[in-house]
Amino acid sequence: MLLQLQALLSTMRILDIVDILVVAVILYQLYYLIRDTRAVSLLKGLVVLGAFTIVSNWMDLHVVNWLLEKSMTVLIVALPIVFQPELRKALERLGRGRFISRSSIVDDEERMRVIDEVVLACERMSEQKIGALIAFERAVRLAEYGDTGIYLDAVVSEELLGNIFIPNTPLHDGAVLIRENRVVAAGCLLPLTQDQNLSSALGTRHRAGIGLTEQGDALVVIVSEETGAISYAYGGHIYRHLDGDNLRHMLRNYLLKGNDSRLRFGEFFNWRKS
Ligand SMILES: Nc1ncnc2c1ncn2[C@@H]1O[C@H](COP(=O)(O)OP(=O)(O)OP(=O)(O)O)[C@@H](O)[C@H]1O
Repeated sequence: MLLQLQALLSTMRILDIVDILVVAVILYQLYYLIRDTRAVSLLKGLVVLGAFTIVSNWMDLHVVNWLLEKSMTVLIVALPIVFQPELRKALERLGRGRFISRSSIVDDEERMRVIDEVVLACERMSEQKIGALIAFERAVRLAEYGDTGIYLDAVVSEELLGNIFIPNTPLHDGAVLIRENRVVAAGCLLPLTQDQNLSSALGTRHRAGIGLTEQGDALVVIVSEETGAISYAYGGHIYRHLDGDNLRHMLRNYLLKGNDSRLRFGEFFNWRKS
């Protein structure tokens, strides 16, 4: 075995390594593309079947092996039919040259529109003292928090956000989750921060917003029901008393593809950090 490996390595050319790397990148990108879709469960099933096939082959279990091989063939043929929508989406992205970089999938133009809608909604809710909690997913996936709410998959609009947070309506409690320019879910339960040094003026809505940002790179916008104050949380810190322009500027800084994700704090020295 070791000798075979040595022989294999000695015949390897640079181009073979490049070949392997390219395949690895393609497989990783494919996984990235489908990882939050139902295709993932099927992929896992295929991997398990593949492992069983190898083991049964190795153990010379002919009938089991025959059965597994046949079911693999059927599954592989069924794949493009069952997952036609996902494949179409992937091919469209490929056609637009947006396959390689995940961040580039998110279109800045659409994101600017999303930011404007969120800002308008926050300004309106702030005026009317309607509490809101809006989490923007970035590189770290927030699927587990999305699962605690109600799935929506809707276009982001001022009207939709305003409607979601109207008190005493079914979705108003909890957070809205925005992923790649879509409202993925509402009524999501976020983890509360355990930070004891926070101002006692900050209740559970603000603590939930801060708590989420302690665990990853999400950005959370909070509107206080009590005071109407607009805040945002990032990296476990909360920055309070923003007006619409501050909020827009900050969201663009963090969320637009072309920008460095770190906030240029100098521009926001007038905000209070709690
Ligand atoms: N873990 C959580 N995840 C998501 N949302 C939560 C969570 N805990 C509380 N909330 C939201 O916060 C609301 C309660 O807000 P609370 O008044 O306690 O907080 P607050 O920070 O003082 O906010 P406000 O200034 O708006 O009153 C709940 O009705 C719910 O919508």
